[in-house]
Amino acid sequence: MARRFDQSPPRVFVTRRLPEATERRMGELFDVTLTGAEERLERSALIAAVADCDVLVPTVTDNIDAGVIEAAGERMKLIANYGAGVNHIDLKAARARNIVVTNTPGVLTEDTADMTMALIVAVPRRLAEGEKLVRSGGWKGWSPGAMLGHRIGGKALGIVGMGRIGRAVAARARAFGLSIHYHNRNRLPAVLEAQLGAQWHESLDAMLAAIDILTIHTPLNADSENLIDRRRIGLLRPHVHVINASRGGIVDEDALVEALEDGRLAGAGLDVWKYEPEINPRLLALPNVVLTPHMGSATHEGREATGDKVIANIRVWADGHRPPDQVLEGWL
Ligand SMILES: NC(=O)C1=CN([C@@H]2O[C@H](COP(=O)(O)OP(=O)(O)OC[C@H]3O[C@@H](n4cnc5c(N)ncnc54)[C@H](O)[C@@H]3O)[C@@H](O)[C@H]2O)C=CC1
Ligand SMILES: O=CC(=O)O
Repeated sequence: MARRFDQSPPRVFVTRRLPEATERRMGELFDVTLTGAEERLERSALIAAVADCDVLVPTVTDNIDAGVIEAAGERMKLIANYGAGVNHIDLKAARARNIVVTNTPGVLTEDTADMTMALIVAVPRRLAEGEKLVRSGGWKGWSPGAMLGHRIGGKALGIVGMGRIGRAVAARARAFGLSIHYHNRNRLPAVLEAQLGAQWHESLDAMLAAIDILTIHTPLNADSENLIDRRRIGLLRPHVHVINASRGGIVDEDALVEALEDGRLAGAGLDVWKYEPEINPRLLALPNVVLTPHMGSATHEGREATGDKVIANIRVWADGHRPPDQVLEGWL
């Protein structure tokens, strides 16, 4: 394939501050505009940017909808997302304009699985409540009946979405003594199921009715939007804890809050939100939830590795080849 940029490097627009090493390397390789922004760009700034660059590097909080894609200039042919999830990008609109989309899978799998496992332990063991009690000065000392939570060893974990992160969570949860149940669009090969000790449930509903802890790891797509809806929340037993470190839109947040308030669910650990960074105030009032600010993949190491992936995708594409992490509609 012919190199796309023989005479001059591609013009790359980056919407947010990225790790120093990533920005430095981008400066060496590309004709790059670094906004250094710590907050989401205004839509008008995004539209101005796509009119005059070859490559857009958004993050998972930028809304790259059909309108933004329509505003793209003729030269813009790659959206190299800094992050794994691409639900904020209109893939159909991108394809219609022959714009390639890439993401950064794999490099944030272990970090996100660690954070998920932390929530799986923190919620039933009331970690946040205990921490608050100590800080408030209200702790009166150890007592046999104080701060009792629920053991996680021996319980059944249900994983919805058994891809990279789901499998990394399964491996961790197994070491904590949980039995692993999963529902995924496709069943895993038998050898992988055996390695993870994971039991497949073709029926999501049947799995929901049989587990003690639910954790969600599908991407947000047309099939998974509101997948854990009011009816399915109703299938969960009252002692169940719900963990979501994938995307807020997969769970009916109102129905979840109501179930938590009414005691129809035991607790929740949430890293992602339907209207980030806005948080439903009713959730803030609940003691039985652990709330984190979309920090599943937030490690120094992971952020740099994500930057390396973005750069690799841009370079391979600029060389005229198919980038390694090209996102194909319908795959996610
Ligand atoms: N909280 C955080 O900071 C982070 C969140 N994420 C989220 O985690 C998601 C998953 O990431 P990976 O595991 O790397 O993706 P992946 O593509 O490796 O795995 C996703 C799995 O979900 C399955 N799936 C898709 N739609 C489904 C549906 N409707 N029903 C059942 N299964 C379905 C797929 O078949 C696949 O096995 C990302 O798309 C992103 O939204 C990713 C990184 C960090
Ligand atoms: O939520 C983070 C991502 O990379 O996706």
